[in-house]
Amino acid sequence: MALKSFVDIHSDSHFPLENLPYGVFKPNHGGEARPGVAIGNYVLDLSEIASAGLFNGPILMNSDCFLQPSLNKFVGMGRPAWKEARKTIQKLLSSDEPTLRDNASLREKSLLPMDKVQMLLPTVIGDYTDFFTSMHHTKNCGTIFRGPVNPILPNWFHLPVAYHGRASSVVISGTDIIRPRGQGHPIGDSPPYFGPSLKLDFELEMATIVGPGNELGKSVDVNEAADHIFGLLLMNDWSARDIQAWEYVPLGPFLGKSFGTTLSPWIVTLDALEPFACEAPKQDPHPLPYLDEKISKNYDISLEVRIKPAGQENSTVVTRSNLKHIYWTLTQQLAHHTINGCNLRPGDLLGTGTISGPDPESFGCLLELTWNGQKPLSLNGSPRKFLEDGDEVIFTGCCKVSSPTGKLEMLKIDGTNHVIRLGCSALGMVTTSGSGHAPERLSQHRFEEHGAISLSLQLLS
Ligand SMILES: O=C(O)/C=C/C(=O)CC(=O)CC(=O)O
Ligand SMILES: [Ca+2]
Ligand SMILES: [Mg+2]
Repeated sequence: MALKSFVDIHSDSHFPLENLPYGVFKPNHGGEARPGVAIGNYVLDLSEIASAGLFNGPILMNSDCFLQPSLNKFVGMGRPAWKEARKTIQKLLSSDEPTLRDNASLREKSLLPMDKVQMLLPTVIGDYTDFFTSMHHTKNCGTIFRGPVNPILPNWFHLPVAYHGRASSVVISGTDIIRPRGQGHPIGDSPPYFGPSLKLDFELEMATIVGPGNELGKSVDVNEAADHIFGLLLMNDWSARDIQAWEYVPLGPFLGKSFGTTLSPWIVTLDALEPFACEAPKQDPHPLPYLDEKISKNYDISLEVRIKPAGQENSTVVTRSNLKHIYWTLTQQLAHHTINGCNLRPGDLLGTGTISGPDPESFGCLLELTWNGQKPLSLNGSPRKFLEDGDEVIFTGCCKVSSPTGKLEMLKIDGTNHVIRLGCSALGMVTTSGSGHAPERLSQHRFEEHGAISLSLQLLS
């Protein structure tokens, strides 16, 4: 039986009582940023619940972790605190518990309709790292950027490859993104292009929010790494492929990635995702002992990306993938990150890397889906290579299974039918800026090819 709440939750809701993802919000009517939990179409204000003394378990009773403008303090407290909070919140929201159900004034203060709040970044992100853990994405990028001979470099099967990202430009879904300018890869003998990126892309990713960190100099054991993972959210690592292809040798991604990374607002906890855990892919060669985990787990999370071009009413699905396709697990990523003694801190962000599946319909970015623009996609009849002005990019994640008939069904676990969706993320809209001026030093041939417009990218909620 699904758990039942006194809050009216539509059967299709992203946020049943089994999910309870955490975020940070500001009420539209005013007030400071505070932590909340999503339930149906409502946000439960945890600062109000804490102020009412309803977190009465031994760990949270006297804690001010929910009276903070971010979740850093709470996520840093670790799994016993997370479990206690989940138990308290699940009980408070259940249909047979009168404490909140029958307290009209507290209900009014603490249960706010989602459309009456503004979501903010859930944690202060000290550091952001992006991994490269889908073998399919790695192979496709290798082929496109470096050619078909040995597209996957030998180190990839021995360690989770990553680069250090830029935390300052990580933004919440709905934030404007400006199309980056930079140097693009030259064509033939011509000088490098300079101007607004002509190959703007999304990258379908999920990301870990780090819970308790580790001390500088002390690494995290891979078998204990799950206790350092608070939860997951959706992430769009916006990427400018023309800038990336020119600048990345030999130090890796830089300005082609650092102009913006979008996060979904709700962190779904590993506790909520546990029913959807699945076996991780077999690793060959066998990993070194520090990456060799007793239980090697992925999560079966269906992911979808849609693009809604400007002026069109409907969005078009451009890919369907699944988190289970990643080769290196979340726990291996975290353990590897700390093996040299590097300290992670509560609230840090670890992107999985682009989540491409094996089939062309499951590739996680336009670079792969259009094979670097050579095979345009059809968006409701119009051909599309990369992101254009007015495009809206929408990510969704959902835990569910496909039946043999191809119909999507909710996963049945222990007789329970429930579905956990991760909420939408990364709604992007590209608009033409008013100026229409060609930036100086723009390489003429490339510029003419694409029309003399200055471009900008915006995200809409
Ligand atoms: O193959 C390359 O040179 C780089 C590929 C990427 O785009 C790096 C990245 O962001 C990792 C990822 O998303 O998987
Ligand atoms: Ca990436
Ligand atoms: Mg990016």
